[in-house]
Amino acid sequence: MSSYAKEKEIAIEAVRKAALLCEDVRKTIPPAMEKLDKSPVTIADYGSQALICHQLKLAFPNDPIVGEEDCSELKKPEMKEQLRIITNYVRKHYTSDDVTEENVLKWIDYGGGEVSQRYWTLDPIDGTKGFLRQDQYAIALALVENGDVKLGIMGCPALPDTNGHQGQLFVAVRNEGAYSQTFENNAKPTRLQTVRCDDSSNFRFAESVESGHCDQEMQISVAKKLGITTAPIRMDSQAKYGLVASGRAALYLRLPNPQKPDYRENIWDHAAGAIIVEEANGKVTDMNGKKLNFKDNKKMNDNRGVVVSNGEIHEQVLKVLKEM
Ligand SMILES: Nc1ncnc2c1ncn2[C@@H]1O[C@H](COP(=O)(O)O)[C@@H](OP(=O)(O)O)[C@H]1O
Ligand SMILES: [Mg+2]
Ligand SMILES: [Mg+2]
Ligand SMILES: [Mg+2]
Repeated sequence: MSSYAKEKEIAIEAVRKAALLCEDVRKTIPPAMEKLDKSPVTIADYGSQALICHQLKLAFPNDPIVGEEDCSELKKPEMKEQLRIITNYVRKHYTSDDVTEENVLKWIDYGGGEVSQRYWTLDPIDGTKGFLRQDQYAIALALVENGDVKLGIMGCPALPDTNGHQGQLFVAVRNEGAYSQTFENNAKPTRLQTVRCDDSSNFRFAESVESGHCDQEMQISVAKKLGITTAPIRMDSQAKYGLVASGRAALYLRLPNPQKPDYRENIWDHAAGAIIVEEANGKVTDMNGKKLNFKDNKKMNDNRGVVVSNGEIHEQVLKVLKEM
């Protein structure tokens, strides 16, 4: 019996429902709205956050949820129509009889919790830019206790598995391994294991599609020094952690963009992915070898960049980075 059996069951169900909503919205190629920081958000980001937060609050009323989105923009009168559309999508994918515009706003704002001794962190759509391009995105949910991620769920509805079946749901519980399954009810989970260095066809590296989110030039030179000469797998969202966990890449590099020296990574962009890779025998640190900090703040203020590997090559990657 898993130590987080109830948490896992509720979280999987919540992410599964949110994935259906996101895929439904994606069919229509939704318009993007702009947040105050100019980054995009869609009706699916809001719908996914509302659905997941409400289900978590029903089951764990005392757990704070640290989510990416909030309702400040949505509450503006000019957003009335968007709110109506979001509410309709939530109603369609959620058999709760109190789906009203007012409640949807309230549920989204359940995600306004603070980092605490025990909390959930949620990225309702990670890779919104990928989602808008009809590329990869992830619904990422993690439970953190005392700064340690205990449970990670990552839904990647557009990601094909190694058998070519579209849609992968990744699940990891601390000390109990990482698994992937399809989105079907009662789907059979497959245990994940990172790639071995002698598996040359999968000894590749992954990075963001968005050049503004990282330092692609530097990443390619680091990979070269490690003997990886094939082109990077460019993919949006935490799905890249899924690639490393399932042995389809040996390395995911996210080095800071030199044009944005003040940018700090968000906990919801990494918590779920990190436990999934670690439980598949991989390793995750920042570019200086520091543990990712999930215990103090929404922003990982004392971390710079992220290095995700199969485990075996991790020290070597850090050494190359130090030398450069
Ligand atoms: N300058 C920057 N450096 C690193 N990450 C950034 C960034 N600007 C935005 N991001 C983050 O990059 C995430 C997407 O990751 P990726 O580049 O791997 O697809 C975004 O998540 P959201 O899409 O949830 O907003 C956002 O939080
Ligand atoms: Mg965003
Ligand atoms: Mg994100
Ligand atoms: Mg997001």
